[in-house]
Amino acid sequence: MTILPINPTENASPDALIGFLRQCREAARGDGRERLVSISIQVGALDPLAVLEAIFESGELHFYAERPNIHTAIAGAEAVLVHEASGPERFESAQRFIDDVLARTIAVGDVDAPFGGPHFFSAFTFLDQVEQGEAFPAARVFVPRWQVARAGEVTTAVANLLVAPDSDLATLAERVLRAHGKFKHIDYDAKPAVPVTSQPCVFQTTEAGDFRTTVKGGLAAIAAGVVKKIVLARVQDMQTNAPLHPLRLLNGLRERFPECYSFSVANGRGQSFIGASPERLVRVSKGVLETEALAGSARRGQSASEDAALGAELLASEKDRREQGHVLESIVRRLEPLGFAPQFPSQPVLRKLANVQHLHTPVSAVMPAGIHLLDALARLHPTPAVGGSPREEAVARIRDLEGFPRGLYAGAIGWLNARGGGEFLVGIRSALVEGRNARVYAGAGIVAGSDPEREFAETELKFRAMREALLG
Ligand SMILES: C=C(O[C@H]1C=CC=C(C(=O)O)[C@@H]1O)C(=O)O
Repeated sequence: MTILPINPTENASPDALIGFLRQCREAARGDGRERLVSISIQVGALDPLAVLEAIFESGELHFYAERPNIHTAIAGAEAVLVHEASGPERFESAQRFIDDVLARTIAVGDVDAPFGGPHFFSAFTFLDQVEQGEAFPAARVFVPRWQVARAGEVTTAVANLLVAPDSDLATLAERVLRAHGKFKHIDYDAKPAVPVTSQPCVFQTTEAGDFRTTVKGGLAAIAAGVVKKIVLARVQDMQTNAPLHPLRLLNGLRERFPECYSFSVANGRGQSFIGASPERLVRVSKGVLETEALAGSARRGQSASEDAALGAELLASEKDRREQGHVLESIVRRLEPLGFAPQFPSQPVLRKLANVQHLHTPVSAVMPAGIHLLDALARLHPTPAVGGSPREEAVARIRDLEGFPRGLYAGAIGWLNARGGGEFLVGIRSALVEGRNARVYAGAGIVAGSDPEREFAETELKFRAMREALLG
């Protein structure tokens, strides 16, 4: 990436902008390849979700991820560049795309500010192949036309555009100035693309099959010695009496689950995959990778003492410790061959959410030279928190046992920046929303000794988050 020392705020006149764009066009003419021009500026405090909602277009790709409790949120929409891939090489393919784009990127402005510079918004489905008619491809990475992010008190807006050898500079400049104006005066009263009259209510829920039978199928594979652990999920199709607005649902989720990642990934065809996930897949910042082993669940208590008793029971549960141990062991085993030396505490701790509590072990490691975040992701995904152990045997059985395609449920959803940093969450506690329909997902890890009835109850607890968001 080429960083030019131009201050876009001081050079915001149409003439200065055209002069800068001419420089970019000369570079494009030099080798005949278009340039990605990325302009970053710090702006006054904005709520990225409010911005995305105000500008929401159901016909455009968008990406949103937020950690409310650490005041971090990033929104981007309208693709200027998109890459799609499938198969076992999909992560490598995504990395090649990113390297190629960065090699022909010209960035100006507050590139070093939090969330400055171009970002690559990415979503990888659970499996590396998808079925006909699924909402999302096995891998999609896009660079948005605009991006707004908040990190604490700092809000950064980024405009991205393509400059080709034959681009018309006046048209491009006008587009940049229009985008700039848009972020200076957000019209929060803009009509939502989906009219929402009142709070929609769910009037029909359907579910195929019986989850207890699915769990018994998993237990049979365990008894046969094929797998030690398998994570099995169920879906409920909910229909409401009025159109759902994915970002309004998300607003409810972020309020109720401030310690989770609230996220929305839209496919530009009116379908959005949204959720509030407690699980980080990987984060890379300043040369350090962070991941976690999250598995084993119990409900929250009605009182402090009941809650503490349930937590203590979970910490002491041999079955849940084994379930979570598979995840930790797999993370370490998969990272070590890349040269990572993972560090983690010897005992898990409790991670308490509004509806459930989990066993949790944070893992961190220094990034080895020459290793990218996506190399680590390719090794880690899917962890036994959502797949199973051994991975290949478990993953090969999930589709048949569950009876539906997972799509982005339990997939890897996140962003990467030009500095090699980025963050991915696991797409659980989630739903695929379209019009008046929401397909809601919830799963549970099955090991020897799992009880189908208890696993059913656990998925009911996990469903509750999305159900409550739908009901308001
Ligand atoms: C697969 C899911 O959760 C995983 C993450 C945490 C705890 C889990 C469990 O206790 O089974 C699951 O492994 C889900 O919520 O759909």
